[in-house]
Amino acid sequence: MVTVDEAKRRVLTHTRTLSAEKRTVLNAVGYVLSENVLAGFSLPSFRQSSMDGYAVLHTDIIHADVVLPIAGESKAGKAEKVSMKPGTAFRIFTGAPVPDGATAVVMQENTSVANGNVTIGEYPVPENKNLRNIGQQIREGDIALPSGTFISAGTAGFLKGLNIDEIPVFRKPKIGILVTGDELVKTGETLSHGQVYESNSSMLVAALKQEGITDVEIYYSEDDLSATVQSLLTLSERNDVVIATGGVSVGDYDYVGKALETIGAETIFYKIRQKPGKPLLFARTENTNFYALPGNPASSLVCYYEYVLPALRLMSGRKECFLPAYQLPISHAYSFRGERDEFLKAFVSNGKVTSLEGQESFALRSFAIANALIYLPVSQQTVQAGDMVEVHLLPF
Ligand SMILES: Nc1nc2c(c(=O)[nH]1)N[C@H]1C(S)=C(S)[C@@H](COP(=O)(O)OP(=O)(O)OC[C@H]3O[C@@H](n4cnc5c(N)ncnc54)[C@H](O)[C@@H]3O)O[C@H]1N2
Ligand code: MOO
Repeated sequence: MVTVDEAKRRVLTHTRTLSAEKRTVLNAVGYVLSENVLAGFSLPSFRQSSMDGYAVLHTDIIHADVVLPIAGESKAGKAEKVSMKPGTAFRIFTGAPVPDGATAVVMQENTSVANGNVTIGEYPVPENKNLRNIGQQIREGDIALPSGTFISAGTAGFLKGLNIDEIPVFRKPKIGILVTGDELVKTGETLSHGQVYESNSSMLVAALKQEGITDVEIYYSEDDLSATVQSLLTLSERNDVVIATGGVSVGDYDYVGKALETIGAETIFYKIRQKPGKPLLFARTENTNFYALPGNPASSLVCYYEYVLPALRLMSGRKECFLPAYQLPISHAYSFRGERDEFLKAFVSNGKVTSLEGQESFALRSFAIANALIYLPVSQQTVQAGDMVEVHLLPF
């Protein structure tokens, strides 16, 4: 049995980033850059106005209410280059090229127009006011985004603005899920006494989907050693990670641990001093990492979020791999006994966290509405309302 911290340390130590692949920017959202990306040109590539108004030479504005003749217009998207003489002004719009000779833009609201002249109601007008200069955002040849950048909507927009549509990213892991348990029945079939609907695989597929991992295949195995061995072997040949659910405890029909031993996987840890999710088993062969999750649904999902998700993120090149953790006040008193740290299904709202009804490891009802987990180490077995507790936010 290892501590929560030790289990997390071992996950970090035994997880490697996967190889890189090329993806179009839109298909790379949620991935991580595997190389620096350089700017092929400066942004902006020409001097632009950042306001609708009038382009002026700032040194012409020597007092309030200077009157200048309007010598022309520059609108966004016009191809020809325009220039402006001192002592004149140019009508200009947001994003339009600033005429050569102009050094500032006065916003429309600070001007008035009559008889082809504009009165500038602003004094002084500093040089470069309301101008975007060439390369102000980034210069040609500079690193636009460093290796390791997570591709978000903002990243996608920035890259597209640089005319970049294909980028190198770390690939995401291919996942094989192994479901074990003779009592499990697929949704839609009729339940006999003693049977339950199989839900862990859908829960895992949903969690993987939220992470942008869709290359997932599911095998079902009877509670039988050779069937479990065969499924694990096939899944490990075809995938980077195998996630098993169920059959990892000490019962006579719990074959996952024995099967992993049979295929020669090295156990990195088995059992964590936590509740729920104690019997998590992490093992590896040369090319595959195996996470055998406890069958109890809530235990399975807690283990997925706390240990498997971070590993999958690391494999995909992400550095911030654990759920975001914050210290928040708890809205009520809570205490527990025993030797295991606890993860409580919880809800964060208005800067406070509340643990939900139904913390048993077979019960998913609380998880179904949770947006966070409270982590209480054994050193914090009694908390009062208002005490600060560690909260891990679930992905949304
Ligand atoms: N003598 C001991 N018994 C148990 C221990 C222990 O230390 N000593 N640990 C308990 C803890 S803690 C957990 S957690 C469970 C883990 O058991 P398994 O991983 O072997 O899981 P199963 O026995 O296969 O199933 C447990 C429970 O979950 C239901 N289940 C399983 N798979 C699914 C699925 N895919 N979809 C829906 N529900 C599923 C299953 O029907 C059982 O009710 O062991 C304790 N026992
Ligand atoms: O660890 Mo088990 O998940 O406590 O029921």
